[in-house]
Amino acid sequence: MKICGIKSVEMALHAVHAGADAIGFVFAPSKREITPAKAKEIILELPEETWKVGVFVDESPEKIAKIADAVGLTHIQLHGEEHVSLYLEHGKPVIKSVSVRSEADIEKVRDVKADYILLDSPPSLYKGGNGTSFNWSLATKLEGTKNVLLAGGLNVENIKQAIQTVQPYMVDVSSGVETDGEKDPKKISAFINKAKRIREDV
Ligand SMILES: O=C(O)c1ccccc1NCC(=O)[C@H](O)[C@H](O)COP(=O)(O)O
Repeated sequence: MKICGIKSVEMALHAVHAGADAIGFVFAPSKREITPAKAKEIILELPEETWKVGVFVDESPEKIAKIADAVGLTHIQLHGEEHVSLYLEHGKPVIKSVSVRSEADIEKVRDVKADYILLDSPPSLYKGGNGTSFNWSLATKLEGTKNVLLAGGLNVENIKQAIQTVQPYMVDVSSGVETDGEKDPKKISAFINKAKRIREDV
């Protein structure tokens, strides 16, 4: 489970204690944007094994490498129109988002040379984190692909159907664990508990 758009130590620790495997920090225009200094403060408190994912939109490889090293990111998430090959040299695993509108978008996934693929809904107000779902049945074509993360409008109500349909390596949520635009600890716990139970059954 990846909980994205975390902005405080308290919420990051809450998510990790609830069972999150990954915490996402948004370094892009968004209501969830965080400064490198604040992200570093949070990352210093997180367990070694937790993925510390930096989310970037069309940022230069040099700037990403600088921020990643300065704050202690373990994974780089590219959420714009970037060419992944330019970002692989830094040595940190790369997660590339793919906006899913049609079967053609799913066909493209096998050609993306990233360590992980994050299937997400098309951009709206922000490049990601808009709380809208896509047609998960399009992603069933990827069955057996081991490195797929599923995002986009997930919440405690729909997570069962999402996991059963796509069977992703990991799920990623932001809006669905918020109340009035802020992360909600009760929703984080409920989401993680439910997703874990479903995964055990799949
Ligand atoms: O979350 C943001 O505000 C954001 C802004 C710009 C680029 C990416 C962003 N988020 C990326 C994520 O990994 C989100 O968790 C993912 O898009 C799902 O978000 P949601 O639909 O709100 O659950």
